[in-house]
This record gives sequence, C-alpha cells and structure tokens, in this order.
Amino acid sequence: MNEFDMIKQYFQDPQLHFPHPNVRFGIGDDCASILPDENHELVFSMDTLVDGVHFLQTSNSFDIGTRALCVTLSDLAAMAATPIGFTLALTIPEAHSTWLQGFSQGLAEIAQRFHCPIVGGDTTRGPHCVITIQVHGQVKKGKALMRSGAKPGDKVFVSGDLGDGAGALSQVLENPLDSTGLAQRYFQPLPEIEFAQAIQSYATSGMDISDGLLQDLEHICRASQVGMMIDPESIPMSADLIDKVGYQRAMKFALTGGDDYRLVYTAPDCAHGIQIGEVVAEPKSVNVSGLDADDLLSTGYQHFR
Ligand SMILES: Nc1ncnc2c1ncn2[C@@H]1O[C@H](COP(=O)(O)OP(=O)(O)OP(=O)(O)O)[C@@H](O)[C@H]1O
Ligand SMILES: Cc1ncc(C[n+]2csc(CCOP(=O)(O)O)c2C)c(N)n1
Ligand SMILES: [Mg+2]
Repeated sequence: MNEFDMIKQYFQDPQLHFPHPNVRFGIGDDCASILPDENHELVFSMDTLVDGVHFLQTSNSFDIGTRALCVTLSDLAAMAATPIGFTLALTIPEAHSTWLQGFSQGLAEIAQRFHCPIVGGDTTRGPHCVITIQVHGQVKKGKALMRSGAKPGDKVFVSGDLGDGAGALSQVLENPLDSTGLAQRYFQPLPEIEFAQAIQSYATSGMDISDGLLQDLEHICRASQVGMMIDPESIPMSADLIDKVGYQRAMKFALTGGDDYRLVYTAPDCAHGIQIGEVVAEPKSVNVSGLDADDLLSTGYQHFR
C-alpha cells in the first residue's frame, strides 16, 4: 500500500475526518484551515509519543490510538479550551493494514467523543514508531486557564483520583495487550474538557498533571510566584490502586508517578473537585506535610535528568 492510499483509507475515513463547524477544510490540501468563533482565540499544543517511552508497540494499535489522542487533548482541557481538530505526524517502520485499521479506530473513538476530527498530518517510514499530535482548540478571548494567577489564600484542587496511570505501568509492561482494570486509565485517560469548562469562570490557575503532581505544581508556583502546602492524606486515590500496590506506593505514584492527565487548579473556593492543599505567599515552593524537602527532590518524570 502506498502512502496516499494509506492516508485515504485510514485517516480520511469519515469516522475520523468528519465535519466540524470551525474547520473550513482539512485533509487533501497543503494546509488545513480552521476559523475560531467570534471573540475567541485559537490555542494549540503538541505532544510526541515514542515507542518504548510513552507506549509499547506490542499493545493493541486501537489502545495506542486512544492514548495518543487523550494525552494530547488533555493540554486543551488544561487551558479550559474546546477542541476543534488535530493533525497527526506518524512515523512507522512498516505499513501493516491491521495495525493501521486499529490505530485509526482508536483515534476515531476519542475524536468523536470530544468532537475533534483529524484535519491533516504527515506520514513517514522510520526505524521506530513515533506519533506526534498537534491539537487545535478555541477559548473565549482572555479566558484561557493559565499556570499564572494563583493567589495566596486560594485553595488547591484536583479533578479526580491520582496515581492510576503510574500504577498501571507494571501491568502494561508485563501484558501490553491487556487494557482492563487500571490499564484502562493508562490507555484512555479521558481529557477533562467539561470539568475544565465548569471551573474556568472561578479558577485562578490550572494545568493538567502529566509528569507527576508535585513536579507539575512547581510549574504553577513558579508561574504564579507563590508556594503551596499540600496535605497528602486528602489526595484522592482509587480503591483499585490501593488494593494493587498498597497505600504507601499508591501515595508515591499519586505524588510523583505521572500519566494521570487529571486537572489541578487553584481557586478561592470550589464547586468541583477535591481540595488537597492551600496556596501560600512563602516559601515559594511545594511543601507536603509529613515529607521533607529531600524526599521531594527528583520527583516526577523528566526525559533528560
Ligand atoms: N522543543 C520545544 N520548542 C519550543 N517550546 C517547547 C518545546 N518543548 C516544550 N516547549 C514548551 O514548553 C512549555 C512546557 O512544555 P511541557 O512539555 O513541559 O508542557 P506540557 O505540554 O503541558 O507537558 P506534557 O508534554 O507532559 O504534555 C510549553 O509551553 C511548550 O509549548
Ligand atoms: C511504556 C511507558 N509508558 C509510560 C511511561 C511513563 N511516562 C512516560 S513519559 C511520562 C511523562 C509524560 O510525558 P511527556 O512529558 O513527554 O508528555 C510518563 C509518566 C513509561 N515509563 N513507559
Ligand atoms: Mg500539560
């Protein structure tokens, strides 16, 4: 199958390449075009997933597709944006039709759920599977939820259970084809688009948790020039995770594991989510009660240490 047949069959498929009111044209020309609503601004973000680092090539391609689009859409949720469309740069060693079919169906599952069609991309052959997705969304002018804006006196909230993504990793590494139980949150960390829109009018800052709660909270602290006091006992964790790895390891995963794709945000008060701490003026860093600063060093995922 040549490159152009592949694009037509698997990416121009109507399940994935469907009309959207803000997309003027998509696959087929040298560029795609999107037009935001009046009084809205475009926001966009890109994520790369590398075989062996962000997923295993031995997993079902459907599950690889759902994971790839969920984690990239999570950055739109982080800004309280509404998805419009995405572009896909796909590098694969071989064009296996069953692999491409599953991958395209996995993408389509999430694309339809979040009304975010594919609008273009690039397909190349290379020695390893690498998936890069750029998501495009819109937000009312000036209303994007930023990492700056947290104020002393605000409280810190998360949108749901933490630690499941990291807790699933051993299961995924052992049996990459099993997407049940905790692995469901690894393969489908559904982006919290609606949750973000619900908090957007009163949240002072926010982001999604991809690298681990503590490391990601440091980004809010730095951008907002504040500190935080976090109470680890109030961090929500699933019963499945605690059953599987015990409370202590579950807590470590929740604080530092990454792959959660939940939202963390600050607000004077809250109507949604679970409070896990407070914003303080000093010290300008993340403090966790019961843990000293040395315990917190080297916490969170980093590609280059
Ligand atoms: N190679 C790069 N060139 C330019 N900007 C970059 C590059 N890599 C990252 N950035 C920018 O740095 C900022 C932080 O990026 P980072 O990848 O940590 O955030 P993120 O996208 O929320 O995290 P994740 O990759 O876990 O989703 C973002 O504004 C991002 O656009
Ligand atoms: C197969 C496999 N899947 C997942 C992981 C965990 N992991 C990889 S990158 C990352 C942070 C987010 O990435 P990025 O910052 O690039 O968006 C995490 C938590 C692993 N070690 N192996
Ligand atoms: Mg992010």
